[in-house]
Amino acid sequence: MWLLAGRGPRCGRALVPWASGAACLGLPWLRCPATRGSTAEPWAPARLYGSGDRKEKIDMSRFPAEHIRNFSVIAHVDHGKSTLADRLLELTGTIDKTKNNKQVLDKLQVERERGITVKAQTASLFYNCEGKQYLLNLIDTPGHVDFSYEVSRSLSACQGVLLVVDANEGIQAQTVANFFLAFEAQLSVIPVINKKIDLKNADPERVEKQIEKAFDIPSDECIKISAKLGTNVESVLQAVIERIPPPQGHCKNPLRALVFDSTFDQYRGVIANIALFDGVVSKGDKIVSAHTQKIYEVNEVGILNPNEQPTDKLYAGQVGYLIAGMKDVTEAQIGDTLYLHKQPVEPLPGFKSAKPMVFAGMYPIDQSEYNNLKSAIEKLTLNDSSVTVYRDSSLALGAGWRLGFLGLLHMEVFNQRLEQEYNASVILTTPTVPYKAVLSSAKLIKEYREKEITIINPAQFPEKSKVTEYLEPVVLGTVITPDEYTGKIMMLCQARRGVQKNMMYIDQHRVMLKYLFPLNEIVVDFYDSLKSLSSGYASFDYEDAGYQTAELVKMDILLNGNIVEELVTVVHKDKAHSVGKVICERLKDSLPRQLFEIAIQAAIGSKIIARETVKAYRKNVLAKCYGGDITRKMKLLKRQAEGKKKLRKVGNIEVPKDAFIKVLKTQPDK
Ligand SMILES: Nc1nc2c(ncn2[C@@H]2O[C@H](COP(=O)(O)OP(=O)(O)OP(=O)(O)O)[C@@H](O)[C@H]2O)c(=O)[nH]1
Repeated sequence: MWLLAGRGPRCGRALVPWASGAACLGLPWLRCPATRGSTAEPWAPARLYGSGDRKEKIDMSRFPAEHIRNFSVIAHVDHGKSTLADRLLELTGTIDKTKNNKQVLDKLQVERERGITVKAQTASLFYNCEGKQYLLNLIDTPGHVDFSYEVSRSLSACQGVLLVVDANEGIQAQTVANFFLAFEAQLSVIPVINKKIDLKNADPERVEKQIEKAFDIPSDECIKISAKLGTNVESVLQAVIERIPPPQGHCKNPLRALVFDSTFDQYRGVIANIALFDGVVSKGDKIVSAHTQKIYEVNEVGILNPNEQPTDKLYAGQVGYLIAGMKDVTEAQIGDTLYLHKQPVEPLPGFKSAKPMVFAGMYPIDQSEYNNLKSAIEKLTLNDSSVTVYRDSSLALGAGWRLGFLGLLHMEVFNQRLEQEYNASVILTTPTVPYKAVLSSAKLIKEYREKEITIINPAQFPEKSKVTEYLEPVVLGTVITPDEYTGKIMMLCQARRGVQKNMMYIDQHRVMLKYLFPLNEIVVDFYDSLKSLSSGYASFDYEDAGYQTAELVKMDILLNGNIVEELVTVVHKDKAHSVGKVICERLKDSLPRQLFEIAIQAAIGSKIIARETVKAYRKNVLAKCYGGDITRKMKLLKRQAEGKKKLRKVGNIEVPKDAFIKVLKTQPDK
């Protein structure tokens, strides 16, 4: 059914954790037992690093394409990709083996705090097998559907993947989605069944059968490991060498380097992650960006080991980084092709741009922060190219942007990264999916210069009298669940206006359901509902499936008669009442009581459809502060003032800024 590289020579089954010479220098390679005691020349560190000095650059010419393997680790969320990457880094001596190596490649603060990978990370590993020195470029990828753009981009720099499947949970929705990404890219797939040994409920044989049934991969191709304990992880390295083909491409051809990721460093400018499809690139070369046609001089090239390690050159088939004095974030396009000046080449196909699933308005808390926030958003979108940005403005919130994300988690992570990495605090409005309207009003058609418009800002939702029809985006959702939850899940899908398209057993006890859903119904909290209904056992993934006609209405939320612009939302007509009621209830719980009574109302046009009231209350922060300790009083007042920064005024009502997101997180499943 798919391409698997022919099997090459076998490496020894067990590896020596460290070749002694390498160990004492902390060198990133080791040799396999096949070379032990053999007549093959031992791999002295000096051969890798020139004179043997750790500080000297690695001579990358020692790795011709046939000694390179480029692969990604892909899996469903939490199936152990990053843990397997840790073990591979340890086994190849790239990092020292310590108890503290936990998800080493998850470098971002947000990844550490949330315990999930959100950003693909590359690491070059050196591995010695049967007397041959290999360069293995590993890319650890995220598992959550909101970050699948990272996976598809990473695959463009690879010839194979390790498809990790949890031996306890078996194939899940993102396992299927990620497998097909790799399959469509014609990559070799090595199935790795993880958590085999140490988990009581693990059933690797069942998972092997699932893999065979769902992906047509024979069971004997599966490698069973425990990434946590390191059991059998060596065979993964052997399989990488044996089953993944080396990259194509020739050093003699003119340079063709694909920019598959990039970051911004305030001192060095853009750091581009590149995969060399052809040619050689060296420090000092004059290169051209196919996208901008600008010419740059290469200041630095190197590999990620896993931190940046400069080299003199990079050669065809290798993956590394390049710094070339690109100071402006708009100069570095992900998917761009870099080539040598005076040696133009046909640019590589690049990447399909990401299709945003939800849009939200983003505004600085204080308009004086506009330029800082602009620069922060530009730099962060360089590192996260799946975010789309349009300028926007609002009467209540001032100048800002409308940002498109791949899902709500993606939006939250982006917001968190802005705060953590750029110290930027923002107001985010209610996320909305991109609706469409077919206009009937000649005036509007003239204004928009087209008949069918896409609405990414609910405030601009045209009235019913001015449109022929509204359209909502739909997705094809895949749910995988143990069969005992099927009934409950089908009811949930129905409540979310889902239309069943398919149902099949992937083994005796697990069912795969396919539903066509309005995107709006699943984007906010469907996954949470699914998890709680199935005690955490069901998984969900979705893909774009176009648009369908829908009866939509715009719903306003008012506080004491003032419309809260952040909360204007578009809902299906049949759901307006129940959604409005939930938003009012949630807002009531989120709003701090104030000196006066607050009326919270949901309205469609002039018709109020739900209402809640927050009673008046006076919070005296000094109430418990008896006596005359002025410093204590000052501290309390300062803390109160700090807290106010997190509030946004609507009329004279103070609303905590996170309330705008929180209120949306529950939809009625009735
Ligand atoms: N018992 C056991 N736990 C494991 C094993 N491998 C990974 N884990 C645990 O599973 C959890 C998830 O592991 P990660 O490596 O972060 O999973 P991931 O696939 O990278 O997660 P995302 O990147 O967020 O999708 C962590 O708590 C790991 O300690 C294993 O072999 N056995």
